[in-house]
Amino acid sequence: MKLQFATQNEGKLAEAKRVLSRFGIEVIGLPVDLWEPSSGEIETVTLEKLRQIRRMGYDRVMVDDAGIFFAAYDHFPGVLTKRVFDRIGYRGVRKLLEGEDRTAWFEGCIAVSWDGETGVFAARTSGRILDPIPDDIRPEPGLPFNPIFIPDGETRVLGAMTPEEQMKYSYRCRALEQMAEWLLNQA
Ligand SMILES: O=c1[nH]c(=O)c2ncn([C@@H]3O[C@H](COP(=O)(O)OP(=O)(O)OP(=O)(O)O)[C@@H](O)[C@H]3O)c2[nH]1
Repeated sequence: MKLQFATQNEGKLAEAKRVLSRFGIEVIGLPVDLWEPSSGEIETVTLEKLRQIRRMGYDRVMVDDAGIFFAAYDHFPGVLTKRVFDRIGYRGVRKLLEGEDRTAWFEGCIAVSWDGETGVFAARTSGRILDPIPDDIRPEPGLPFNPIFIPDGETRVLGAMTPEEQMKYSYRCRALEQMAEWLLNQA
């Protein structure tokens, strides 16, 4: 089974390929630029991306929207995660969280269009931001928070784990597994 993934994020694509290959699903990257609302919930943004990719004529395609949320800042950066991190980087995150509650969580949502049917799968991973944030971080492409995010129940950051270990904590992995089960029932 082949499934397209409309994303420009290399890290998301690599994770999807890794998880879905276990279900016999081959993922093909579709690097289109989709407009994203700058407010609202992650699920709303995901469904907007799905609406756009369908309007472009695609089917058998998935989209993903995700973000990190800092407890100290309520719903921030959330849907603005990429835009905020591109501007402030680790230096800005360090300042933002100085002396603040380090509790944080990822929220992610995947939506898929398969022969016109829609599937929506959401998941979340709770944890905290490393304290202090070191100066010499080498982020994975597209996933800059993995090197500074410690999932609940762990002492290591996600970035220090093997891909197999990361899967245990990855909200995206859980959402992808749910989607795979759904897809295998559709086919
Ligand atoms: O360390 C991380 N581990 C993750 O598991 C993760 N998931 C999301 N993010 C961050 O949140 C933004 C979401 O942005 P986003 O959903 O709008 O995607 P994107 O613009 O990067 O790609 P696209 O799929 O829209 O093309 C991304 O850029 C990343 O900064 C993550 N960081």
